[in-house]
Amino acid sequence: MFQHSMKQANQLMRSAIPLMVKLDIPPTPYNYGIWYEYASNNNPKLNQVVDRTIRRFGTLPAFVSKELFNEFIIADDIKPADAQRKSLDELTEKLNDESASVTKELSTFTQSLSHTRAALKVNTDKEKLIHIANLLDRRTFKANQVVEQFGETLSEVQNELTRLRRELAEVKKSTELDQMTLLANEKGFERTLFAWAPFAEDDLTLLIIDIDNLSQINQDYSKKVGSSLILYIAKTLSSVLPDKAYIARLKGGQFVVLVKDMELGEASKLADSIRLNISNQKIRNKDNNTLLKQITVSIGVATLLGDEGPSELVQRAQHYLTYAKRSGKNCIAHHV
Ligand SMILES: Nc1nc2c(ncn2[C@@H]2O[C@H](COP(=O)(O)OP(=O)(O)OP(=O)(O)O)[C@@H](O)[C@H]2O)c(=O)[nH]1
Repeated sequence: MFQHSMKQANQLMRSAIPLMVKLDIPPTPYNYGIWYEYASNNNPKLNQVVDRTIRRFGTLPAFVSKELFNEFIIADDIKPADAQRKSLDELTEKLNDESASVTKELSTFTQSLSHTRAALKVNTDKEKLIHIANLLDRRTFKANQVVEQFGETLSEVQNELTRLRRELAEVKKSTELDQMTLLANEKGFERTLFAWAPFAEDDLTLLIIDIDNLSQINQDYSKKVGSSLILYIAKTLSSVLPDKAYIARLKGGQFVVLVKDMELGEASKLADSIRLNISNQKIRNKDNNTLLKQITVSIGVATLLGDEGPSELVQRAQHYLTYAKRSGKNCIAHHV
């Protein structure tokens, strides 16, 4: 949204304002934002909702325009961050001031038009007519100036929003990052899972991979060694998994892997190859170069079933992981 040059922004404002006047839409910043977007025809979904609402109510009620603004104009990612919320408030205030002056000027212009119409009915004197025409010309010029100024403000706002969006993407990236392994964290995983699941059929695979006996490893060698091991497994996973796989660390020595377009047969082969790869490695303690005892992982494997939701998929994979642990560890488990 809001990706136009200043000239386009002006043109869009000129298309949006008559629509608003025709439908008696109050000149609030929310409405200017929505109608600008509506006139740009960039977002068919927004236009559909607006059309449907107008068919039903004959106008766009304030509560609907606020909802639409939140939904379509600022989008989810802008809502939570405090610093960005402040910038957005400032932008809204700026739009508010400008929209008040546009409204004032347009209402003066409308009044002039009706006065002119009345005067034209009674005056036939040439001098008077010239005077009326000049007056009208001046008013039109003034109204044009304000609309143009408002278009420029919208153009500034669009740049500011683009900057905010970029900043938020950065904030989001850092809040979805596991600082230790630099893989995604649980939050990133959840967002990805909820984004991928609606488009998946029975071929979205989830692996939950858990280092066996990490608390014992911590005790036997030190927590520092345990943490280096977590890092080492993270690197191993990144190198052995296909490019399309999404990896995250949930907590401690537990990782999740999401893979699109992978059915259970292939997923269980992948899980077993990971398990085997790790159990076959000779891992050394960097501090004294001695070999650690065999390091193994257990893996729960699940692929999305029928109309199952993302949370159920995670629960099932956790369930298979528990089953693998109870079956003696260093193994994988999945449904048959
Ligand atoms: N070194 C290290 N240990 C961690 C970290 N985060 C969590 N842990 C420890 O990892 C251990 C995980 O223990 P459990 O979940 O009981 O599992 P486990 O000992 O691996 O046993 P199983 O999962 O049954 O094989 C706990 O002792 C945590 O304190 C970390 O960042 N570094």
